[in-house]
Amino acid sequence: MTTSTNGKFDRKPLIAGNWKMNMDHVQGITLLQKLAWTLADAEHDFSRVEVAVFPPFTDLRGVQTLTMGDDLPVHYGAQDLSAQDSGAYTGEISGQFLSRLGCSYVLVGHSERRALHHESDALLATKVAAAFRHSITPVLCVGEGLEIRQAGTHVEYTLEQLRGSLEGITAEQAATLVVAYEPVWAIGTGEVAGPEDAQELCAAIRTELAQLFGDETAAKVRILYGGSVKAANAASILAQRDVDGVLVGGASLDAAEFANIVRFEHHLVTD
Ligand SMILES: O=C(CO)COP(=O)(O)O
Repeated sequence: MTTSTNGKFDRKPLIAGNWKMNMDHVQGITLLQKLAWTLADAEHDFSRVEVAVFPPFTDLRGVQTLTMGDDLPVHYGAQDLSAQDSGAYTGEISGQFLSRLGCSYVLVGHSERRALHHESDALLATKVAAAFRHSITPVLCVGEGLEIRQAGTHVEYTLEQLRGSLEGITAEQAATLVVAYEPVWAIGTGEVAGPEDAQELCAAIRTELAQLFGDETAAKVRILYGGSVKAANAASILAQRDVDGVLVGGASLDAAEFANIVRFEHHLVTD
């Protein structure tokens, strides 16, 4: 069996773990330590496949201390940020604070934020801008729910989210962006989009980015797939040409399982 990338990647794969509202700051440190040990034991080459975790806000200081103290080659980010930089916004977290905590990334517009906190594309565009203001790479999440998928309008729906959430950003900024395609019906359900579904949407996203920002820029953007990714299905999804990584929820809470996803190349089937 031949994979569509032949094990070759145009962009550095990014394997990202979204811990959601799991792991307090003590548990978070233990998980990250275990992950780092497991990957070190396996002699994982971080320059080939990048690893990032997205712990809750309250874990970030501990994660920073651990990664700096032990010189861990793992990147980390927050699960959300405020569109504002400072001021009377009780409960909000500024990109400036995240930057000071060493966050390389921030999730923007995760479907759970869109659904539970009614985050609109217009609001998300201001959050994307806030991330760039503080030199943090936004991981913009897009994806359709089950009804849209069943109606067959998932491509148009997802691209509309993409356009709306990227309103106002420059091509230079876009070149550093990460986009995560996460179909809502596949999140936490055990349903996983087939590799061809993931490829269809990731390719459509890249084509749209090319229209918005030019081919050269679009070729640089990393596009991840998310939704019930596990070690058993990661390799076939990552073998798709336009899939440059995965955003993992549940399976990222288990260090051994997540490490196996990071080491997906060892499960790639090549001829
Ligand atoms: O929402 C997700 C990652 O952001 C996916 O979650 P699961 O991997 O648990 O389906």
